[in-house]
Amino acid sequence: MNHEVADREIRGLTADSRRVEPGWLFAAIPGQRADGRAYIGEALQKGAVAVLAPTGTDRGLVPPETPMILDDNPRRRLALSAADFYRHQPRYIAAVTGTNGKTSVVTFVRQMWEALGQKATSLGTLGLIPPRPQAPDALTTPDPVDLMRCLADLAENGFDHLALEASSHGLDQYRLDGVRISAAAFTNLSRDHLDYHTSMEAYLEAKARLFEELLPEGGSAVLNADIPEFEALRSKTVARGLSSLTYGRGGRDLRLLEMSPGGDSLTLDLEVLGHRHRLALEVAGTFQAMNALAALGLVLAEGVDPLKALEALQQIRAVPGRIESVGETPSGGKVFVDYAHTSGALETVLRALRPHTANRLHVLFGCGGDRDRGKRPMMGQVCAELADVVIVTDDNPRTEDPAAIRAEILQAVPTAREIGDRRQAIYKATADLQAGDVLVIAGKGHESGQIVADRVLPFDDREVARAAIRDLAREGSR
Ligand SMILES: CC(=O)N[C@H]1[C@@H](OP(=O)(O)OP(=O)(O)OC[C@H]2O[C@@H](n3ccc(=O)[nH]c3=O)[C@H](O)[C@@H]2O)O[C@H](CO)[C@@H](O)[C@@H]1O[C@H](C)C(=O)N[C@@H](C)C(=O)N[C@H](CCC(=O)O)C(=O)O
Ligand SMILES: Nc1ncnc2c1ncn2[C@@H]1O[C@H](COP(=O)(O)OP(=O)(O)OP(=O)(O)O)[C@@H](O)[C@H]1O
Ligand SMILES: N[C@H](CCC[C@H](N)C(=O)O)C(=O)O
Ligand SMILES: [Mg+2]
Repeated sequence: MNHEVADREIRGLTADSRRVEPGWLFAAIPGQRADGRAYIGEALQKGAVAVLAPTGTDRGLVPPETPMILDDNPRRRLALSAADFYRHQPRYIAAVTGTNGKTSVVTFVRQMWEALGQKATSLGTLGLIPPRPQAPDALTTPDPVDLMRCLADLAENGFDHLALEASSHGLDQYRLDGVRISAAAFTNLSRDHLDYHTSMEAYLEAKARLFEELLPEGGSAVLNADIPEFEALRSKTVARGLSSLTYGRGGRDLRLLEMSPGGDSLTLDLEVLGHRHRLALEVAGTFQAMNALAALGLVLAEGVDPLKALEALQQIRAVPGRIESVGETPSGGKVFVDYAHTSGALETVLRALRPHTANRLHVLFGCGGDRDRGKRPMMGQVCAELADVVIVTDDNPRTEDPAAIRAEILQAVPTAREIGDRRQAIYKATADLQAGDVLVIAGKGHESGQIVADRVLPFDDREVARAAIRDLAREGSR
């Protein structure tokens, strides 16, 4: 695929000098850790034939015969150039933002489309599903060039439906500009990532870009009517003349009337576009009702017949690592793994599990290093209030001192037990369970590694918990 940039044909583009190939455009972008302009020389040496840089960059960094494109917003320009370069995208793209629930919603949307017979994919924290060789790296919302390459690959292979997670970092860094979005949903807002966004207002503003700037005219917004940010988001979409579907207990289009949780299921009474329906969903966790409604809204936004959409909704299944049941100890304690890594998510998951807890509710968690520090005591506080037994352990300490992270949590929950080694903590927590107890191992969900310094050590909460339960059963039978 070739493309003209500033009268010069380019064969590819990247913002990473290490990935430049002959004939490519190099986008020199100042970032948080490095300034891409320091790598212009390296990129030219590797054969870059054009350079994109912020307005004001010294023209002398690039030889006079090499085109240099200056832009006030080079990240956005890169994303738009990548969209132009790769051209093809799935015909119907649904994007989801919000602090919690994005992965669940995109998974449900994909499952619904599959049930409706569409060739569909989802892309986000769990990667690209179903996987393809062109899948981008590990970020929830990938780098724009990787993203556009992936979109073209999907479109060229007949995947015309895509559900995509729009993270606040991704929105703030313009990774999604140039994606042709048909419908966008907002799940909820609670504290996270304030190390990056610095205030809740800036965090919401980054998320609101999806509705204010990225969703084009004719697009549909799917909005949670039960959250404090609803009116502000709704007035932004009204001001732009976008159509909207609202969901939740206060939803106008998709109204949740009643909800009765079973062990691994949910029964919902809904009013969908004015008609009442009762549905049984095979997913656990009352919060998944709201995620299911957001998914229903995104599917309906395309004009799918509501009865067919509701039938498809009944086909959704549990999302890996989100209230995933991993077993029961010989003493009769139930164990779940969940990805809650914010105070809002911990609150939701603990409240969701309480009705299923005949005896004590236990929670085991830690907080990620090199991430929002302010959320640590808040997570401790929520567990102090809503759980009966709390174990504080490590969760991806990255470059920070793990004991210092634990201390920041423990200050809000001094009665918690501190066991740094996550495997030991899981073994201890499962061994302590009695009949009627429930344990939630929170924070890592589907993750398969523990990041310590710059190493990723293999670690999967679900495998460790199953092994711990197996060992207890073996000890018991001796
Ligand atoms: C804070 C953040 O989001 N950083 C992302 C951002 O980095 P940056 O622009 O600040 O880059 P930088 O490292 O300062 O470098 C500046 C520029 O120099 C270039 N460079 C650098 C070195 C070199 O040798 N040559 C070179 O050209 C870099 O490619 C970059 O263009 O752009 C990079 C390229 O796309 C990302 O890899 C990087 O993600 C880092 C690794 C990261 O951890 N991001 C997380 C926080 C993130 O984005 N998470 C969200 C949210 C998840 C959630 O909601 O839970 C996600 O979408 O995954
Ligand atoms: N609608 C919701 N409201 C509150 N909490 C939720 C909701 N949905 C999910 N959660 C909680 O948040 C956790 C993460 O859910 P999920 O992975 O779907 O969200 P996410 O927005 O993709 O998260 P991330 O930003 O880390 O990728 C779940 O394990 C659960 O504890
Ligand atoms: N995408 C989120 C996931 C956090 C999961 C938790 N295990 C942690 O490492 O904090 C982040 O990078 O902030
Ligand atoms: Mg996610």
